[in-house]
Amino acid sequence: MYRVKEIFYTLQGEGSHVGRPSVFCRFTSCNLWTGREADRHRAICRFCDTDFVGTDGPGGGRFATAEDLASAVAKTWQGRPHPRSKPYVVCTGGEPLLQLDQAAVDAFHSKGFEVAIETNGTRPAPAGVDWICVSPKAGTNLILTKGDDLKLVFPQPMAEPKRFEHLAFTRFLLQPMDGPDLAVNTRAAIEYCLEHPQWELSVQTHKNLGIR
Ligand SMILES: C[S@@+](CC[C@H](N)C(=O)[O-])C[C@H]1O[C@@H](n2cnc3c(N)ncnc32)[C@H](O)[C@@H]1O
Ligand SMILES: Nc1nc2[nH]cc(C(=O)O)c2c(=O)[nH]1
Ligand code: SF4
Ligand SMILES: [Mg+2]
Repeated sequence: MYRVKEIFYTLQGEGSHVGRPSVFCRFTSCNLWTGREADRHRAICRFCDTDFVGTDGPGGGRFATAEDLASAVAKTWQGRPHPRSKPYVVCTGGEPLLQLDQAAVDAFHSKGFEVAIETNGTRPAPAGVDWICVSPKAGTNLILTKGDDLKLVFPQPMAEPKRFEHLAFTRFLLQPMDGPDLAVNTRAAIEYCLEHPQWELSVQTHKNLGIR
């Protein structure tokens, strides 16, 4: 059984695939926060910008099998077939690696999808995921230490960029922490990238574009 908050079609807003048409499959639940506002102050991850509680969002629900889940994702894709671009699903949450398993990855592949994940990196990934974006959180034990994008929300005291820059990722991105201090955080992230060019800026473009 897979529990999913919402499934929707939009453009990838962040990271190296920014602008890419994508189905987002947002799994319910996270191991670093209950998702309840009342618990935010005592959560391990306190800056989350996402509602991942329940299965009541657009396209959300409980899917009994991997085939059912992949069918719902395939039905949500709206792109026309083209020989040079595959349909693309971004598994996120909540924490997708609490639920995404080999059967789900295989089912997405069998529907012709490339499979990406956005993860906090505290759980192992099933084999065959095509694109791994890890976003480490202060105070957690990072076990996914290789992948494609290492996308660090910045600033996080106790999770400074230096701690991650030796890991086996293709790109190292700083994403300004959204919230009341977004403007200051953006300025600080720009300054950091300018001084440490291993790091590049990731802007959450969907928030400015007014898309999901
Ligand atoms: C909601 S999380 C879900 C996936 C996974 N749990 C994770 O943390 O990577 C999706 C992305 O949004 C980022 N994010 C969450 N809250 C944010 C905030 N306030 N400002 C900037 N990025 C944020 C996360 O770091 C992650 O890269
Ligand atoms: N457009 C858009 N791009 C995204 N990239 C990562 C997201 C996420 O919440 O994981 C996200 C999201 O919620 N919307
Ligand atoms: S780990 Fe990801 S989903 Fe969980 S609370 Fe943090 S940002 Fe939100
Ligand atoms: Mg988001």
